[in-house]
Order: sequence, then C-alpha cells, then structure tokens
Amino acid sequence: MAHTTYAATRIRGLSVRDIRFPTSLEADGSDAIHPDPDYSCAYVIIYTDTDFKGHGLAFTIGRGNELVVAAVKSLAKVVVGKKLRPIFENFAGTWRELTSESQMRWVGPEKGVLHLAVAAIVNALWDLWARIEHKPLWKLLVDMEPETLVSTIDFRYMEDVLTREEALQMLREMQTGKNNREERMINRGFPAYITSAGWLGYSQEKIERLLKGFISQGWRHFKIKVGQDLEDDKRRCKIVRDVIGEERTLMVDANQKWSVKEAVDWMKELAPYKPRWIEEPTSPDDILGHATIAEALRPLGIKVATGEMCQNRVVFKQLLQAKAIDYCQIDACRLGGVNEVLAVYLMAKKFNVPVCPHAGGVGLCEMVQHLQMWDYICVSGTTKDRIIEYVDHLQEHFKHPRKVVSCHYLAPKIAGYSVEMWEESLMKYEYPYGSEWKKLFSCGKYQDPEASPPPWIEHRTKGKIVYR
Ligand SMILES: C[C@H](O)[C@@H](O)[C@@H](O)[C@H](O)C(=O)O
Ligand SMILES: [Mg+2]
Repeated sequence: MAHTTYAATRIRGLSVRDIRFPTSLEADGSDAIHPDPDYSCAYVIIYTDTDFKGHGLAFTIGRGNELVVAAVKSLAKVVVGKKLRPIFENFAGTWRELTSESQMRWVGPEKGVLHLAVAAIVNALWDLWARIEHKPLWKLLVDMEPETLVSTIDFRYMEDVLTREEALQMLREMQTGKNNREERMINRGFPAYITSAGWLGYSQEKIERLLKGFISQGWRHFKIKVGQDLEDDKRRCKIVRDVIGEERTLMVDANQKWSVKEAVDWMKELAPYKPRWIEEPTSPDDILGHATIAEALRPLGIKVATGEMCQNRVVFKQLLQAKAIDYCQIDACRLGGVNEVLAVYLMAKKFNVPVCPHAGGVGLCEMVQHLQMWDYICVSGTTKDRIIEYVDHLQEHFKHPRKVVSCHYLAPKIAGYSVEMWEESLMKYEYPYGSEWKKLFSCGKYQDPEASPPPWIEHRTKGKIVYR
C-alpha cells in the first residue's frame, strides 16, 4: 500500500453536524416500535493538513442525534492532532483508544450513544484512508494483504471463538479466485431486497401500489413490518403474498416488539404466509431468547435474523455461539465502524452464518455495499443466502449514492466510503437551524426547540449558580 502518501499527513480538525430529515411526515421508516422516525445522522468530517478529508456518519432516527453529536465532540481529541501513519498502521490500537477512552468508556462501553459516535469517527477515518489510496473502500479492503487487514481488528473479547491466526488463515485461503469474484462484483453487483413498500404506517392501497411498481422493476425479495396487531399483520401478509405470489420471497421484521413466547406464538400465526425470516423478534440483548425463538420456528421453516441493534462483536459472538441467529445483520454504524464489522464478518464465516446487512436509514446502503462486496470477494466467496437491504429514500443527498440496477448493488467506483453528502443538503437539513427546518417550524409541522424554555431547571453560571 502507498503508505508514503500519508506518511506526514496530520489530522488538523474534526467537525460534526446534526443532520435530520423529516421522514416521519410520510411514515417512511415506521415500524412497530418506531412509529415516527425522522431519519438523521451525526455527520463527521475529518480535516487533514492536506486536501484529503474523510467523511463518516452514524445513523439515528431523530431525537437523541444531538447526544451522538456531543459524544463525537468529546471523543475528537483521540484523533485530532495525530498523524495518519500511526493511526492506520496500528488501526486496532487506535480503535481501542476510541472505544476504551479511560473515562468516557464508563458511559459505554462499546455500546449505545458512545459506540455510535465511535462509528461516525471510525467510518470517516476509513473514508479518508480509501481516498488517499484512490480506491473505493471495498477495493481498499480487497487489495489489503491479509496481515494488514487483520491488523485493523481488535481481537479482545473474541479470541475464544476466533484468533488472529485463524482469521489470517481464513483470508489466506480465500486469496485464490479473488480476481474472478471481483470481476463478478464489477459486472453483476450484489443482490438486494427491498423494504420500501413495507413500512408499518403505510396504507393498504400504498403498499399494494408500491409492491406492484417494484415487481414491475424486477424485485423478487420484499420485507414488511409486523408486530403491532396480529389480525392486521395477517391481513397485510396476505395482501403482500397475493401481490408477490408464491415464487417471490417475503421477510418480516418486528423491531423487538415481542417477549420470547409472544414472538413464537405470533410467528406461528404468520407461518402460512411463508416468511423467510423474522427479524428482531425480541430484545437485541436477549441472546438465549433468540435461541429459543430460532429453535421453535425452525420446524416451520422460519429463520431468525437480527443485528441492526446488536451493540458489539461480543453480543454477535454469543448470538453465533448460541445458534440464536440464522442471518447476521451487521450494521455499518451500530458496530464501532469498519474495524468491528470486519471482525463480525469473520466470526460469521467461522459459524457458517450468512451476513445480510441492515441498510436504509441515512447512508447505510452506501456503506454496507462496500462491506458485503469485500465479504464476497475475500471471506465468504458466495452470494448464497446473502442479500443486502435496499430502501429508496434520501439518496439524493449523497454525492455518490449507491447504484442499484436489476436489483443488484453495483460496485462503487469512486474513492472513499460513499457517504459524502452535498453541502447544500447539509445546510438545508442541519437541525435546528437549516433552512428546511426553519420552514417546518414556521408552518407548524414541527415545534422549534428554541421557541419554548427547556423543561429542565437550568444552572446559570456567570459567577453563581441559580436554581429556578
Ligand atoms: C426505524 C427504522 O426505519 C427501522 O424500522 C429499520 O431500520 C428497519 O428495522 C429495517 O430493517 O430496515
Ligand atoms: Mg429491521
């Protein structure tokens, strides 16, 4: 690799912005637990003392995005001022510095707001590295020597199932045939399924109309939301089955709505509609609960998928150890960025569980395509049982959005991790001062957070503390 290109480069600063889109107005993205998501992200730019910048983000669904922004600001000192060489040559170490910052880790560790913030920064670092090497991220990963790739992973807490040596071995074994697989990605791309017709807040008429449109575009795999009302789910599953026919695939997603027994009972009722998987049937932390559900549903031919809220590689490790998942749904920024995602792909390979990434949101489609292509070329070597989620929202805000043709993600050609957004979009949707938000406040669709006093008692400084 062209290490010399960044040998002397230093990170001179980092900016983070609170970007939100008012998607709840149309119920886009709605599910049984999140009826009104406003797709958002903490958007990070890493500035160097050269012209190279790195862009990264972490997806959230509105309120709380400011917490991720604040956590990014608190973590920025870990990378700002550093040279790129020590960062990238010891990326596992840098990643550990971010995830284990000696005091901040208390408000994690490796989970929740703090881990999302780590992801936004780490994703920006990878974007920067790929740009410096003039390669799309997938190609940067594919061209890495196995030793270099493995050097980016922090194996702590996972060595009991996958050692560094085993990971190296796995990657070395897959070196043969890499060129053919890379060609296949370039010529054909990676298969996708679509979620855009299945949001819970959509009317029957809208679901049918959207499905018919997607079928005419050639889509064969569809995911819909379930979990709010059993009778309503049966009705919606029936509509979808009637429209898509027996030969196309249906997946259902409950977004953690149920307890374990409820999940099993509910899914038995939906079994006649032949869903391939039930996604997030219960709490993302309930490893053994997932195992129980998976075991109960196996005879019905229904698989269990989860991962979009699986907080780190340790929980994935246990889900895999406990045979609790049939599909592993990595999320590009719920895990702590690319380094940890690579670790989970390698563990999934060891347990022979296919990875089907969670996407949609803001920028997730853009990111996961790179990861899944690397997996195909360098780790799993197959597309069997593997498919990337696709949602046709918000792509217009990205400079180089994903391209999906004939239901396949095409291999990105532009250097980086594909998450750079247009400055105009950032200006419009920065919360709460962006021009679109000002419009939404003035027409009364949203409440301006600054228009009324905060609901907490303020400490005012200026020499003394006043409790109102
Ligand atoms: C609130 C969000 O739209 C979720 O419903 C979404 O990420 C979903 O779980 C999915 O699998 O796409
Ligand atoms: Mg989901």
